Amino acid sequence: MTATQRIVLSSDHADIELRQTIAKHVAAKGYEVVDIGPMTSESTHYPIHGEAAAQKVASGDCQLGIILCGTGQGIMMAANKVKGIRCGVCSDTFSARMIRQHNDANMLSLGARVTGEGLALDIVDAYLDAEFEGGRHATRVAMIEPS
Ligand SMILES: O=C(CO)[C@H](O)[C@H](O)COP(=O)(O)O
Repeated sequence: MTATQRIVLSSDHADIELRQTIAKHVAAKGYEVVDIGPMTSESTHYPIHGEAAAQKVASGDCQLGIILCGTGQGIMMAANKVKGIRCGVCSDTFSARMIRQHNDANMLSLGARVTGEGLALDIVDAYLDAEFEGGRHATRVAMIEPS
């Protein structure tokens, strides 16, 4: 990481504690964390939170985002509806590294009912520590953008 980067965090009700653990972990790595909640585990709707986090990244207010729901899938789908967002769900460190190196993913999604805390933090590290490789991957990433 060169300059301080702002990372937005959000989730639904399935993963408040894991999100807060990730927030502390990411802050300890030197990132500025923008945790947009929710702050209670009252049942809510993941599309609201996925879109809200994605808007923070798409607007440039935050450079990266980490979002969670039970599986990571629904909130990832919601985030990817926002123009400019490339979000992948990861439950292994290899994929987490590759979505940054090859896909220039600006958001990472995790499934709190799938991935335990220790692995989740390793996945976050793999994602944040990787860098986009550009080159042929930049050509392909440009092809993802809606016209
Ligand atoms: O994983 C999810 C979406 O992909 C949600 O977290 C999950 O569907 C929430 O379920 P429930 O309302 O039963 O807690």
